[in-house]
Amino acid sequence: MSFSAVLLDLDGTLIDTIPDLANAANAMRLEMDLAPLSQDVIARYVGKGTENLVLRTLSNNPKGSVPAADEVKHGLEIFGRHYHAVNGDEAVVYPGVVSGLEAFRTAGVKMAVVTNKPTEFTLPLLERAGLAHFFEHVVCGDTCTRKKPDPMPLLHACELLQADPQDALAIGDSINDALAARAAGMTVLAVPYGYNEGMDVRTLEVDDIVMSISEAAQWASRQPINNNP
Ligand SMILES: O=C(O)COP(=O)(O)O
Ligand SMILES: [Mg+2]
Repeated sequence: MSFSAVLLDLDGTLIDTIPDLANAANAMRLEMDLAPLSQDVIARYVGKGTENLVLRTLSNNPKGSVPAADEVKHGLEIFGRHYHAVNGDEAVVYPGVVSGLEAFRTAGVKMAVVTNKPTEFTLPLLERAGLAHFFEHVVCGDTCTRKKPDPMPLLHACELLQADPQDALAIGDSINDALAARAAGMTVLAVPYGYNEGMDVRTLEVDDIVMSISEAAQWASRQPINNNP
């Protein structure tokens, strides 16, 4: 295979985390005297990390007011308590993920997760979902000083895997993955089944759209060696 490393996004790419995220976000809203929101609305707020999810969730209020910093901090504490309690309960590994990761492993490709989700939620979720053993490294939203769409977490993962970014393939579901990968000089694939902050994945500047991680492994095996697109 022409790639030496594959960097996979988590939420919306490996695992459907929306039911648990929505339950925790709505439990936070209830404690803060706000009405619950639908999973579809909450899915649009996922992608730029937990602080942003809380900020966006609290900004959806009858007055349309932007929550103050101390309100967001309070919301984060409440959200964190609830998300720890439900993280993984209703999470579902997407079809094609396990077979795709097995195909990459068989091809000898090193793998890392690069997610904007904080470490405290990411590691237990990967263990609970039975995916942790596939990855040599896990780079989370609080691992580097900047998150995706900044290239820093992807470049950090390459350093950890001792891979040249030009030989790395990033796979994600959102604009954050696409922009980060492009800025890092990587090949990037998008999956259409995740959460792209409410936008159509076809608007993303990526090398291709694949229907699953299994299809991504097939796509990668077709790329000519040392001549990545
Ligand atoms: O935590 C988020 O906002 C999204 O996480 P992701 O980078 O795994 O999609
Ligand atoms: Mg994602």
